[in-house]
Amino acid sequence: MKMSELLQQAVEQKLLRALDAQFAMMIASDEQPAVMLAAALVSHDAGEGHVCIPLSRLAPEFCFAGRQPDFAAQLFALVDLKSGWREALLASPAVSEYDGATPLKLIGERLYLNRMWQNEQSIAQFFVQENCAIALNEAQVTSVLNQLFEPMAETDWQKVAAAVALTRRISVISGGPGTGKTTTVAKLLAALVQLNDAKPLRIQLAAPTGKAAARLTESLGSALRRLPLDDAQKASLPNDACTLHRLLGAQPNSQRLRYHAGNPLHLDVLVVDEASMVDLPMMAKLINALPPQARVIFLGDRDQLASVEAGAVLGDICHYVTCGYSAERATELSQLTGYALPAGESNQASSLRDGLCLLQKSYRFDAHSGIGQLAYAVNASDVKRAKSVFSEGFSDITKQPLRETEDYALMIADAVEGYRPYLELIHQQAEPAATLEAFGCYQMLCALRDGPFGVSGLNSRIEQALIQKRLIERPNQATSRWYNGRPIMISRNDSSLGLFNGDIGIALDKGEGLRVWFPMPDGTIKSVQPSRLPGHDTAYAMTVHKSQGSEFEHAALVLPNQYTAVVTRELVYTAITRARNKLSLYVDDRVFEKAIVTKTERRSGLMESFS
Ligand SMILES: Nc1ncnc2c1ncn2[C@@H]1O[C@H](COP(=O)(O)OP(=O)(O)OP(=O)(O)O)[C@@H](O)[C@H]1O
Repeated sequence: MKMSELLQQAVEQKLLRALDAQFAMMIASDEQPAVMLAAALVSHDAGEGHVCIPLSRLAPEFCFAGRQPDFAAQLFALVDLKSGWREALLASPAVSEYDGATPLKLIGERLYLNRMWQNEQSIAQFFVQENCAIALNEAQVTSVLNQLFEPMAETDWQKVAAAVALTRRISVISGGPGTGKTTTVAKLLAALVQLNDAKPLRIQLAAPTGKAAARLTESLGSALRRLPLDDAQKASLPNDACTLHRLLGAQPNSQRLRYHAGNPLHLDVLVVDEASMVDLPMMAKLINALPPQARVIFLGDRDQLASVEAGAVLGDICHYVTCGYSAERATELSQLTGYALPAGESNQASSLRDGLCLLQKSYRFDAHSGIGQLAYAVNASDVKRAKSVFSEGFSDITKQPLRETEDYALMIADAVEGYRPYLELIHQQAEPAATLEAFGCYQMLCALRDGPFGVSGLNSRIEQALIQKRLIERPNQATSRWYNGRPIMISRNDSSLGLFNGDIGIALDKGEGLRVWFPMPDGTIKSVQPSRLPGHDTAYAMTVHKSQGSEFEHAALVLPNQYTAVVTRELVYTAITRARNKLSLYVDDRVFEKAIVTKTERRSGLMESFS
């Protein structure tokens, strides 16, 4: 059998996407089975979030994550490698090393799709070569920082982070929930405004999703209001954040962006929140659209799940955050903040390291918070500690088993109670704003899309239970999924409507028939006819991936009762940290424990490019 026929079979068995096989057949003929197979696998891996594939993983045991080993062996049996992968690949006109505009790039021992390599290169260059120091009057900076930050006995890392960002063109502040990222950026912006009194700065705020942008608008707004600034200074601070798509000028029905290298953004300072959600292609587009002198401050939590699309840019950058500052930088920051900062021993990637800061003290979760303790234990992959957190009687976390059918029924009954206050508001015909706020109080999160433990199964079971309890009405027509109160989540961007992947809306009849109401990042609410909506799903249950950038008073996490590879430490940590005041876990202990010792792997060459 030929390679092209086997790849078609792989598509039929859902081991590859049709796109992967088509790409491979475009790149190589059946006379070059090695190149064809490598092209299919690098494309497949890009779809799984990996930026490249190391040549060492071009082997049957790594193929299709170990599913179908016999089929993988059959594929590799067709590949006759006389002198190894490198030679076989470079013999093809479709593959080149550093120079050459070929569809595939072989860089060292890593094989890339060309556009992934280009993106990775521009990101590495941006963070390393363009990350220049910004010279400011040291006495002025010290005085402004001292005015904004109270003196502390131990090192105030928020003050250090502000000093880092004031004196570098590009900075990254990473920290878990409640560690003061927003508070720090508010003070940093206040400092920038005070230090640039002569010329008003053009400051913009952005986040990857509408929900995250709305949260940034609210939290930064309230942090800024608490700061001692005069009216003129306040006027130069931004009032709201937008999505990255909107910032870059995404156009309806087009891949083209209004802002790019030829038409850069009009701004002096950009703050990007929830940077862990920014994937490699989006980061490359953002960098491309920045004017040469603009400052950029990225905020995020390096321990959260990586972006849905390829790459783990924040994670790769923050790999260097624990290496410490270069000696020169440590001295500079010590002088600016008044705290003794020892230099790190590493010589690697110092221009990148000198723009990073990690905030570790949480002001939201204290020692009495089970959520905080559990998040800490999971992040440290500490199974023993995680187990003991459940036995210490914290009132904000519960864990229930998911073994029997009754366990599942109890979990659905809990979800009904979780959504009851919101559905009661619908019966009372409350305003859309209040209804949307009430919906944000409880959220069921899961790891999978399909099956009884995934979005589709949970949504339909919860809807059935809500109909039984008469909390919602069955849709009028058998073909319709719409009813008063149906919560939905957008799954495809539509810039003409201003709706983006992850936005949540609620169907309400306010006298004009059912319309779906959405909160906008600027605090307004807009409604859209259901028939005009882009792709969407019911939102009683959503994946943890989609919940990134959102927080809920009460979050409930459901893991499948059998372990699958997507259930990782980062997924569990992200889910736990979505909960503000209460967390319910519905998990099988073995699955939970395996998850927290399994780290998400994202293959890329970014970390190496920094060094
Ligand atoms: N240095 C501090 N001293 C006392 N309270 C603080 C300090 N820094 C932050 N806080 C408080 O802790 C809470 C969380 O702070 P903030 O919103 O800045 O954190 P964050 O890291 O941005 O959180 P999130 O991850 O939710 O976006 C806020 O109520 C804030 O007022």
